Amino acid sequence: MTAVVHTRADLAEARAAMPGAVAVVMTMGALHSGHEALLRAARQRAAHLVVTIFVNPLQFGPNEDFDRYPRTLEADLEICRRAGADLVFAPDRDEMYPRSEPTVRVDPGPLGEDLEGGTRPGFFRGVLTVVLKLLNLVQPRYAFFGEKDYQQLIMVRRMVRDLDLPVEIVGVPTVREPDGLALSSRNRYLSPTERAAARALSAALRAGASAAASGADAAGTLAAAHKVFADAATSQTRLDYLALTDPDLEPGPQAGPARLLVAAWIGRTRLIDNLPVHLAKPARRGLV
Ligand SMILES: Nc1ncnc2c1ncn2[C@@H]1O[C@H](COP(=O)(O)OP(=O)(O)OP(=O)(O)O)[C@@H](O)[C@H]1O
Ligand SMILES: CC(C)(CO)[C@@H](O)C(=O)[O-]
Ligand code: BAL
Repeated sequence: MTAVVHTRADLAEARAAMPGAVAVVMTMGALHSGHEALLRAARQRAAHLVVTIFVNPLQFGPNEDFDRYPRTLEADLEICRRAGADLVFAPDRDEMYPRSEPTVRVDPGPLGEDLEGGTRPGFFRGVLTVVLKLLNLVQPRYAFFGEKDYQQLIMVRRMVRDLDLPVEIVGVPTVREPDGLALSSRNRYLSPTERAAARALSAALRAGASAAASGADAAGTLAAAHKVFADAATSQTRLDYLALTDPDLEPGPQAGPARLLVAAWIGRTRLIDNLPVHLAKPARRGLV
């Protein structure tokens, strides 16, 4: 049975009744099969599964989509039940931020200002602050995050490492539509023509990955991705960034698979995606 609570007091009471290891999946709701994959992976790892649903105002900029972000609690609860969640914590804004907004927030460091943080100032400060609060409230042994939001996964791992938090962060591969589009709650903003145009993101990533697999260096890999993105572009498409980094998003060259990351606007909707790429020679971010 899936219990649903909205207050931290009820969460604490339900959490205290969980004797075994707890896994948490944090979400902003509008759940889809990508979230469900996280729920199922978490369900397998731990005795108890807690899901949080909260559209966190702290991570939205003033001109972003906080007000229109989809809120579909009843359908979300059905997915949580189907995936075997023990508990859903769905607080409102005042429950999470009873003293208005917190004045003390987590500083994400320099990477918090790059890539996603470059376009969305304050985004990672807001994400890490709410993630830390939710970790403290739920006290899980494991927390599951999707690779779709790759930089977020890396930033959360760094916070856990740098602040010595007693939790293991588990990454889950991206779930995609048959044509390659990464599932995302924001996909539901797309009109049919925008939905078709959105294929450009994953197509560009695949082109980059296959160029690398055929021996292209970092510059050739990026060029292949840019070309496919440009070929697929419509008047509704605008590239924000295509970047090649090492797996930990460090700027210097490093061995091992690199990550190709993309962000683009499709009409008013901003989407992101990424893939690992196997370069014969190590990646160097400066080549973007
Ligand atoms: N397609 C996906 N595959 C795997 N994990 C995903 C996918 N989409 C989202 N997630 C993960 O689910 C968790 C909650 O994400 P969130 O609620 O923001 O959904 P979202 O689809 O990423 O929403 P948005 O469209 O706002 O970016 C995050 O860890 C995120 O990485
Ligand atoms: C981690 C998170 C739930 C924090 O609000 C959010 O950024 C998300 O859904 O990925
Ligand atoms: N999916 C990560 C949260 C956000 O984009 O606001």
